[in-house]
Amino acid sequence: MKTFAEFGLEPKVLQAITELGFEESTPIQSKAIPIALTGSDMIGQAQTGTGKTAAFGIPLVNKIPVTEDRIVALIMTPTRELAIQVSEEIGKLTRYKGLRSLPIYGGQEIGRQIRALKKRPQIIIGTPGRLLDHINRKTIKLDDVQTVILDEADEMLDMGFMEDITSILSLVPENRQTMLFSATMPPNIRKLADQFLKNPEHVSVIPTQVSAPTIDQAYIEVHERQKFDALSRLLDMESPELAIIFGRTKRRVDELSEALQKRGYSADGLHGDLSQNQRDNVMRKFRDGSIDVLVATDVAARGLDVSGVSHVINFDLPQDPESYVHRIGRTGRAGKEGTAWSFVTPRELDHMHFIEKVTRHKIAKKPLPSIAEAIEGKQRVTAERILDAMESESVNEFKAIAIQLLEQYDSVNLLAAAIKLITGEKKDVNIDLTPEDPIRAKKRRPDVRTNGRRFSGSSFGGGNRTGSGPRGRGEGGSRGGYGGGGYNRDRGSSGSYNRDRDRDGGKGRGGYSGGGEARRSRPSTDE
Ligand SMILES: Nc1ncnc2c1ncn2[C@@H]1O[C@H](COP(=O)(O)OP(=O)(O)OP(=O)(O)O)[C@@H](O)[C@H]1O
Ligand SMILES: [Mg+2]
Repeated sequence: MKTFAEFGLEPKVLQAITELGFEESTPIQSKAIPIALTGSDMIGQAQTGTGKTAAFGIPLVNKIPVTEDRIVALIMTPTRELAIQVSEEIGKLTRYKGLRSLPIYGGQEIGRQIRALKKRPQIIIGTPGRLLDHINRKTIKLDDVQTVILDEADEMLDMGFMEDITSILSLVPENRQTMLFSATMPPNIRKLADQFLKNPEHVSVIPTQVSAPTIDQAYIEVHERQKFDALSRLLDMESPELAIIFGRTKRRVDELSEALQKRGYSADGLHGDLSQNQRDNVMRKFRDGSIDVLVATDVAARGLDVSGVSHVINFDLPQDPESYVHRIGRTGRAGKEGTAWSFVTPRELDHMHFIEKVTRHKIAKKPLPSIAEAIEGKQRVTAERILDAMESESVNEFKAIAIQLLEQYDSVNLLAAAIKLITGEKKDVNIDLTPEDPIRAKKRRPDVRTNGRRFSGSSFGGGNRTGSGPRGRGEGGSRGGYGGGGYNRDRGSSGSYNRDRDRDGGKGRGGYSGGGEARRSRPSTDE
C-alpha cells in the first residue's frame, strides 16, 4: 500500500494524518485519493470499516485554500450521528490546516446552527432535510460549492431522500466535483449517478466477499420467545468489550434496552423517536465506554465508527442483505477482529440463507450457548479482572488481610468465594418482550423499474474490482441465481414497512409511512 507521503499532499494535511496514526493508506484510499485530487467525479465502493471517510476527506481538505471564507464543500449523510462523526473526522484532518467544518442536522436547535454558520465554515456536513431548511431560510447558500460528497448514497436513496438531494444539488454550480461513497451500490444508484455525476470514475475495492473478512459471522436458530435468554447467555459467554444489538423496531429497542438494564447489563437504546439530546447522550456514553451495550434500530447501521465494538448481534434479522452487511460492519473495522451473531427464528431460515447467498458468505450455524457456558464466561471475566488488578493496580494495602485469611482458611475456597461475589448473581427479573413477526423472503415479481435486478448481487460489486467510466462495473450482471425468487424491498407496498423517517420538517412523503404498521421502524433517521 502507498504511504500518504506519495500523494503529494500539503505538509499540514500529512501532519494531521500522521497524528491520526494512519501509517499507510487503505486500498480504497490508495485508489481514490489520486483520482479525487484530479477533480474527477467518482463512485467509491469498499467494504465497511476500510477508511472511506478519509478517502474523500483527505483530498477535500487538501484542496480547499485556508483563506476561503465561503461554503465550498458539502457532504451529505443519511443520519445525524453520521453527520457528527464525519464532521469530527474532517476536523481532525484539518487540525493543522485550520479549515472550518460544521455539522448541520435535524433535532439540533436551528438558532445555534445559524450562529455557527456566521463563523463562515468552508465545509458543511449535513442531513438532507435540515440542509434544505437552511437553504430555504437562506442561512446556507450553495452558490460557491465546488465539491459535493454523498456518503452512504444508496441509503439516502432508500430512505426517500432523492427529491431532497435533487433540490439541493440543483442549487450547486454544475462545474463541481461530485463523489458517492458506500460499501454497497444497488443498481438504482446508477440513476442518481447518471443524473448528478459527470463521467465518474468507478473506484471499487470489493473482493469476492462483501462483508469485511475480519468479521467472524454466525447465526443461532431460536424461537422468538427464547431470544432474550439467548441474548443474555451470549453476552455472558462472550463478554464483549462493546456490543451493538440491532432490533427491528423502536418499540423493540426500548423494550430490549430496558430488559437488559433490569438484568444488570450496562445498556441503552438509540432510535429516531428519542430527542436529539437523548441520542447524543447515548452515543457519548457508548463512545466513552460508560455503557457497553448499545441497542439500536438501523439508525446505527450505517457508517458509525466506534472503536472497541467487538460484537454485533442481530436480535432481529434485518429486512435486506445490504442492511445485514452494514450492521455487522460496525465491528471488525480498520483491520480489527469482530464477531457478528444473528438470531434466526425457524420461519426466517430461508431469509438467512438468502442473505448468505447475496453476500456470498457461508454463515456458520452455532448452537444456543448453554447456561454452563454462560456461567463459565462470566467467571472467566472475573478471573481476568482479578489478574489485571494484580498486575496493574497496587494491592499492597489488601495484603495483610489476605495473609490473615490464608492462614485460617483453605486458599481454593477463599478464592472461589471471592470470584462468586465479584461475578455477582444475575438479577432474576421476569422479562416479557412483545413478539415481532418473522421476516420472510417474499416471492416477488420481477421489478419493472429495475428490470428485475434489484438484487442482482451487483449491489455488492458483482466481483468486478475496478471499472472505469460510468458503465464500467456490474453491467448486465447476472442475477446470481436469485431468479424470480427473492425479495421485495419495496416499502410502499404490502404494508410491511414503515421507514420511520424522523423528519423534523414534518413534510410527509407519500409512500413512506402509508400502510405500514406503526411499530415497524426503519432507520429512523434524519431529518
Ligand atoms: N489509513 C488508515 N490507517 C489506519 N486506520 C485508518 C486508516 N484510514 C481510516 N482508518 C480508520 O478506520 C476506521 C474506519 O474508517 P471509516 O469510518 O472511514 O470506514 P468506512 O469505510 O467509511 O466504513 P463504513 O462503510 O462502515 O462507513 C476509522 O476509525 C478510521 O479512523
Ligand atoms: Mg463510512
